[in-house]
Amino acid sequence: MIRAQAVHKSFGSTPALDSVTAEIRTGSIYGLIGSNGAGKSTFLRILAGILRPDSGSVTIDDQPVFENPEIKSRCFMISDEPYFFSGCTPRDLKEYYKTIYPHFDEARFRSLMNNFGLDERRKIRTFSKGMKKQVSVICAVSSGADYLFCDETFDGLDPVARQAVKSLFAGDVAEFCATPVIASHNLRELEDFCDCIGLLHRGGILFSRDLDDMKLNIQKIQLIPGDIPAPEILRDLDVMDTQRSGRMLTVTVRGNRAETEARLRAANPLYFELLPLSLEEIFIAETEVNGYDARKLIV
Ligand SMILES: Nc1ncnc2c1ncn2[C@@H]1O[C@H](COP(=O)(O)OP(=O)(O)OP(=O)(O)O)[C@@H](O)[C@H]1O
Repeated sequence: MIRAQAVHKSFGSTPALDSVTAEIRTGSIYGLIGSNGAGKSTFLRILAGILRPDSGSVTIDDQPVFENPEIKSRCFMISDEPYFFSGCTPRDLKEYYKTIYPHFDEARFRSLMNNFGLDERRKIRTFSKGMKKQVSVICAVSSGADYLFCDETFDGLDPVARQAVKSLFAGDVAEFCATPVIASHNLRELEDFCDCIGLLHRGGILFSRDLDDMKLNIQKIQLIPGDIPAPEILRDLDVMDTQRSGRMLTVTVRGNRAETEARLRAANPLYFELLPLSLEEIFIAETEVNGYDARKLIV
């Protein structure tokens, strides 16, 4: 379990994180969403023990992360702009990581390099941006680290490589109980494979939820009232948003599907239907309740 408690971080007079508290379950895929400058990279670097927070604490499995080599050998950070030693090849990189990660899996490294069509002996500076990202991901999943901190890892990958990397992460979660934490400004990128999503806005976590809970506990209803007027039908529902088009109301409510449906049925409207919500619509509804416009916070 990763626990961040009231984490603050500023760079000189620039605030980056303001009292961020979050819990990330071991064995889950956690998506960290936020617009440019929201503090995602700073938060990941603090979680990985690369940066020290000004105040607050970060623990992994109840141990502090910063300057703790044992915990850090269980963490791997894939930076948004990976740095490679000058003139080094993937093979050199592998030798370097073997000195840091005691469980580095050389056979896996070799087989993944082969699967991705990358030459171990070629200088990394001659690789494209996407190929460099692939090398970083291969090192991360071969390192044997339990916690993978991934900063905009899908940026620059083509759709096939993107899917291959997602499968690698999902496989490691299932097989080794690994915990990838993936920062992205693109919600749609994370929607199909994260278990939990945290929304970071201006240095603070706005909310952090299990995706299944989010999807199960918000309903979108289309409704044409009958004899009972709409305000009366909706009175006992936890309404988050209402839009009207002619007689048709589109209403977003918090609550589980069965109870919502039972209440609507009891009111005997002319027509009603419960519609699936996209994660984007859920985010918009959730953040509006908090007084924000998610359309400006997410892509
Ligand atoms: N080394 C640094 N020196 C000064 N300010 C910094 C530094 N690193 C980050 N910041 C500032 O901290 C804030 C958060 O930056 P951060 O890189 O964590 O955001 P981000 O959410 O990762 O953004 P992006 O999506 O654009 O990568 C920004 O205001 C940024 O200017």
